[in-house]
Amino acid sequence: MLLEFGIGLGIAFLAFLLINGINVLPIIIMIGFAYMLFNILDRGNLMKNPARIISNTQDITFDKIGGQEVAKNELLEALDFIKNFDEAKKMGIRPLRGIMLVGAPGTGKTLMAKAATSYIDSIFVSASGSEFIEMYAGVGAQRVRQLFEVARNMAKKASKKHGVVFIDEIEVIAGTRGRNASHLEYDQTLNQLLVEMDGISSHDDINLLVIAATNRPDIIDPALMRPGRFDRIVKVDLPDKDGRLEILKLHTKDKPLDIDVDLEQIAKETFGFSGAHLENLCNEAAIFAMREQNKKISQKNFIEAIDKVIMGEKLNRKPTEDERKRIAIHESGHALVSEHFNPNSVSTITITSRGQALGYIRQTPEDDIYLYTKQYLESQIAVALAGAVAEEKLLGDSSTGASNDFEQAVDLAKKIIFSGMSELSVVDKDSLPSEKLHKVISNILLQQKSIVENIIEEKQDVLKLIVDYLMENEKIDGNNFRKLLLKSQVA
Ligand SMILES: Nc1ncnc2c1ncn2[C@@H]1O[C@H](COP(=O)(O)OP(=O)(O)OP(=O)(O)O)[C@@H](O)[C@H]1O
Ligand SMILES: [Zn+2]
Repeated sequence: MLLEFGIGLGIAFLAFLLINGINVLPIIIMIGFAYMLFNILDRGNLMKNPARIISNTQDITFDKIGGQEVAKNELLEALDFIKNFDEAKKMGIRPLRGIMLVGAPGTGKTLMAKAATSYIDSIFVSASGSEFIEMYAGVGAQRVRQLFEVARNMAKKASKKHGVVFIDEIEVIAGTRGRNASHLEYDQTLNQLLVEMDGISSHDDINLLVIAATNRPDIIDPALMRPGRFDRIVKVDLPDKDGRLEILKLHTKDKPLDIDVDLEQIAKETFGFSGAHLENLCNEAAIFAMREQNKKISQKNFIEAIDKVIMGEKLNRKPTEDERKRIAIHESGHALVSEHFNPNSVSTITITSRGQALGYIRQTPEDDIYLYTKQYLESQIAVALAGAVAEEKLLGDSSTGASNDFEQAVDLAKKIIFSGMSELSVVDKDSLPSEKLHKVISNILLQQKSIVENIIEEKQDVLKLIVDYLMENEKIDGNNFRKLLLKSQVA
């Protein structure tokens, strides 16, 4: 409208100049140039529609989501409310417009939004928060408007009563902190989102539901959480052991598994994995099996795949023989001390370099641990320090390979201090002077170091045995490791 008016006015102005005998060519060229520039810079962005329309969400149902019982139930409860919206309306209850899914990356938030879509028999459009951010003012807001328009039109076309608008990474447009100079743009985008949400019930024929996902609930603008906006918050956690087992079962359902495959054991060894990690793990295990030209995936393939998912791809650069020896000593040190404090805790030692780590040991957690005792934390400090201590003992010095361990030990010491379990008793994190803090950290570390030195001194012989085995075989599993320990005790 405004554009037509402007063009009309421009033409009239040019005609006026022409009538008065003024050369209009340079002006026309300039206008043409400006128009082209505008086109290149802005129009493209303005017209780009952020909505990704996905039609095959019917395939994704809640039984395709492993674990997450609590989140699923909460979500279902909210969705039932939407399904029975007509009854709710009669009671004068306002419609549920927004659900916020909160949880770590890869925990299945997108999956849940899609399952919700099929549950309420709806269409699904999605966009990510970062797609709304542009340099030009108003573009983000424009895109929000488009997204809702697309959803409404699609639902109408498909003759559906409901439409789901999924916005991933909502914190990008709805975060309160971390906004930079162009925060005005973010605010306009957020405002538009609020306007659209507030206006949902005025389009009575189609009932839109906004599902947003974030892993940073701490920075979400409280305005979004007001009643009538995102008034349901569903937490999606990392899966626990049973959840991991369910997810593994789902992702191996169509894969040929060897009889030795023990998914329960794999679930146990994948503490901290998200659903996305587990999906990746099953895929990698199948790739390992194929490389070996096996028809079925074996337990060994899964164990290899765990290491790969944890550590990333194998490093290209091969360490020298001396480096390998040092790594073997370092990792054996960790393993010996881990086994000393927590028998059966070592599940693999390897000196094959992957990703960032040169070698590593993997400890099997007894169960998922949520509360730590002081004793446990101290033993973990000892395990962290043991790599460097073993190097010092057998090679006379330690290397830069231990710097991560050191950081980890310091973090653990801080955990002890700030949970009131150190010599300082209960402390206030903010008022503790840093010299004091460092003094106590170093006391804790030195104490553990001397304990570790004694253990390594005492177990030198078996340490060397393990190092030799690793130099020969590159890795050793927990059971063979323990056999070596026993053998040396008998001898
Ligand atoms: N609970 C689960 N059950 C089965 N598969 C899962 C589960 N969680 C994640 N996955 C797998 O991980 C993939 C990625 O999950 P999804 O995209 O839903 O995670 P997200 O939480 O949305 O992640 P992000 O925050 O990174 O966007 C899924 O396609 C699926 O294969
Ligand atoms: Zn180490």
